[in-house]
Amino acid sequence: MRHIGRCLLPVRRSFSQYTNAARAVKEDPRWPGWGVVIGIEVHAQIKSRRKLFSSANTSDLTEHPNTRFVPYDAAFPGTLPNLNPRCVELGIRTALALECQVQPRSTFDRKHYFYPDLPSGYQITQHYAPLATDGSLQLSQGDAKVRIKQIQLEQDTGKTMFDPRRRVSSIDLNRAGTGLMEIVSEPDLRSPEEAGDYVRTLQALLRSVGSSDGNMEQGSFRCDVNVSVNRPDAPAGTRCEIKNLNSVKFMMVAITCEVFRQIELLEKGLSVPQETRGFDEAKAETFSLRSKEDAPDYRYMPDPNLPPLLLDQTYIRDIRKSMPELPPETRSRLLAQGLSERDADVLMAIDMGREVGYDGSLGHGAVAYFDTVARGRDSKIVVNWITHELLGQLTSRKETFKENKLSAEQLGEIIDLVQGKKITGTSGRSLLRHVLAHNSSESPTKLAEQMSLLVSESDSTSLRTWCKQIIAEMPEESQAIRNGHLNVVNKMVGRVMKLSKGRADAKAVRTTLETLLATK
Ligand SMILES: Nc1ncnc2c1ncn2[C@@H]1O[C@H](COP(=O)(O)OP(=O)(O)OP(=O)(O)O)[C@@H](O)[C@H]1O
Ligand SMILES: [Mg+2]
Ligand SMILES: [Mg+2]
Repeated sequence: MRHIGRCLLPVRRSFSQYTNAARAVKEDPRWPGWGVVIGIEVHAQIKSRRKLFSSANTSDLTEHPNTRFVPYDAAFPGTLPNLNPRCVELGIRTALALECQVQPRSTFDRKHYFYPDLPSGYQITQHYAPLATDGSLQLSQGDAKVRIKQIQLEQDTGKTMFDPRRRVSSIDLNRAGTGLMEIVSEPDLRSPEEAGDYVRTLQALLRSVGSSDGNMEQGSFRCDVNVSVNRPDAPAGTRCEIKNLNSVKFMMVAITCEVFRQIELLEKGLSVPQETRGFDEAKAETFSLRSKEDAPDYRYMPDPNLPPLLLDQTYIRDIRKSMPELPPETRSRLLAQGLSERDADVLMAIDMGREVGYDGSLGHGAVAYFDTVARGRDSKIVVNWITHELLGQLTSRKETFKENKLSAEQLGEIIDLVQGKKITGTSGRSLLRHVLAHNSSESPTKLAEQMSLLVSESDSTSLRTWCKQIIAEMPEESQAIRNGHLNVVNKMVGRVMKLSKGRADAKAVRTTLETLLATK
């Protein structure tokens, strides 16, 4: 990567190129006779240790205000921007994951506006020549593909907080200058549900390549939603942009409310003015923030302190080589390994919450855990142990997968013991519970020995003895079974299992009981 010289003349793609929607408008029973067109601008915070142009560390919401900034972030005169290559790399990883063309040359521009949390009076963005263009994202549900218009790098602003009691506004510069990726979709979405799917799929993708936390509630992933309505076959309507949505659910509600509002105006013979709107969650309605006429003139200009960003092909190729498996690839691989769609989705949903280190190394997500245990073992058996036994136990302990104390090696050993008939399934589950409860790093084989769970030769003789004892203790149930009421068998199996302290194998108990009762 080189970063040289002064900016050359800016080039911008024409707006009309993306107002012509590629996908046909769908008929929807909620608004018969109308079609909905949606395009989303996402601002995703880049998960880098340092800010985009300064040496200050990025911060999360736990830090005290104004503890994460250097003079540049406060726009002290004489300070200069210094592009953080890690932000560029993470931007490129995102662009490659979204099948974009990474531009060999992109530029940085100043977008001017006055707001107290923007000390320099301008935000540096890539208005004229963005980092990447012309990508696409396949939605998770259905087969729609959404075109990505562009990805640009830009700075985040600081935060303004108003204390109504003291009537004082205060500024926190911790966030000022943090790297953002603005990911702009073409207007290809056709319903609130598709918009929700787009955002969730994008979040999962960014997390999987380690470029952003994608957390909407905490503000590291912010969506501006552009909505318009039109009659089928008519050109796209005028869009309104809804800002500051902090959850996927509210975003979908906001779109639905906005669609009804626009239809109502048009059905009254009025027009929809182009506006920026907010969303009131309590009232479930959008409200005007500013009209197009009031839109600020940003007076865009190339930043004279930042030369164009020139990327050579070998650099991009090296990043491409280091890309991890992306969610759609992971899903297909899991299905090919024989997992059901449900199991694959369960593993991947937990995986979305995985920790990604600042160095890009992946934490131990559920898929990586499954992969380790499944090496050399039957995938379906392994996934059953994870989704039923392990997740079930974690849920009842009110723990998340992140807090799981059973190592992949330990689970593998438990499965081998059960599959090799060295212990029963019930004993395997007891071992799993034991490790979780005691945070034990002991090998399950040793634990099985200590807990006398290993099935011995004498256990098969004991099995008949245990069954005989229970038959003697439960004469009514035994008679019912002899009379063909097999639904009573479970109750007796339970009693035998209790008597054996879990060492007996439930299936074997059932067969033995049935044999003993049938032969009497
Ligand atoms: N008719 C339409 N209906 C719905 N969405 C549209 C329509 N036309 C364009 N859009 C969407 O509006 C968004 C425009 O975003 P873009 O960043 O290019 O411009 P902007 O919103 O004017 O600028 P800013 O970044 O300052 O908000 C895109 O996501 C695009 O898909
Ligand atoms: Mg935009
Ligand atoms: Mg916008």
